[in-house]
Amino acid sequence: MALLEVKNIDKKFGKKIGMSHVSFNVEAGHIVGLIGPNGAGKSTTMRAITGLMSYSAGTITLDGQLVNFGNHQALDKVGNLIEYPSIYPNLTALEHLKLYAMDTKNPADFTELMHRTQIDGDNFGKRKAKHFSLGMKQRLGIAISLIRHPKLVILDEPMNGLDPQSVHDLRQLIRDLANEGVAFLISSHLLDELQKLVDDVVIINHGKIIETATISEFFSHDKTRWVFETTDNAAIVKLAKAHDWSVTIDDGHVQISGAENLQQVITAINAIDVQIKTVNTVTGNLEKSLLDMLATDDQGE
Ligand SMILES: Nc1ncnc2c1ncn2[C@@H]1O[C@H](COP(=O)(O)OP(=O)(O)OP(=O)(O)O)[C@@H](O)[C@H]1O
Repeated sequence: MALLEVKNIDKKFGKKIGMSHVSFNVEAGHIVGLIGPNGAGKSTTMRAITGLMSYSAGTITLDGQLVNFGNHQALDKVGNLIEYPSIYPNLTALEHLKLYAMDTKNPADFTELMHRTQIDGDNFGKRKAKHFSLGMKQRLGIAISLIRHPKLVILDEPMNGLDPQSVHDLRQLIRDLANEGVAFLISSHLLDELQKLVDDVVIINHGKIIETATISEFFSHDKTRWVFETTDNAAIVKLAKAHDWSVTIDDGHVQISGAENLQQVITAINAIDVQIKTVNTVTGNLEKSLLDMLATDDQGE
């Protein structure tokens, strides 16, 4: 049994579909990226999992316990940072932790938590939250999400507002916690960052899951592509089709995949007497793979 099991969830906002038959699992200790374009249903999915929103069909279980709008018992095991946590302008970082720990019998050690999330420096101390930068608030939010020793942490855009060093530190913290067995469900528009972090991906589009895979499975679909600039792109497209290779033209560049290797493509191009101006090999890029996948899904709509 997976730590989190989301099965066939439906959610409508009036006639609008928020989630349609959404199913996926999160295993203990795994870092899962929930990825999709604006309005795809990421926040809706995260809200349903944290019991913040009702759903009309399906089941969500965490550690075997049912989670829904009226049943929050399982949520003792979930920490979350969905959009912005409630941060009180006149409280310090430590006062926030004390406040959020009030209804927990066994909260995390404040000193250790503040150290791990780097909210124990001079910038924090006696300073009130109204003087915090966005990045400082984000780090405090993450500390708050960890206060109950969660088994699952749900982070919606956790890298927002963080500088590169802080993004690096956050990545390290998430990895360390995952190694200790904590699972993460993370959405982010920073796909390069997500690619460096996640074990698994769940891709959502128009409220439907279009792919669930480990990151290496995901990239096994992502065939190596060769991007050419040539003197006659139309001729290259014809050539690629004749060889049954995949071909697209984007911004004056022809992109080919499905051939055995680059040499095979170059030999074929030379044979039709078209000049190659530039060639680049592209592989293993989450953003590009995602865009291709969404384009295919949207065509099928
Ligand atoms: N409370 C609501 N009332 C009506 N429609 C809603 C509500 N919440 C979300 N929606 C709609 O449900 C769909 C999914 O929205 P959601 O916020 O989950 O997307 P998202 O993937 O998180 O997008 P973003 O990346 O922009 O945050 C959108 O079409 C959105 O307009």
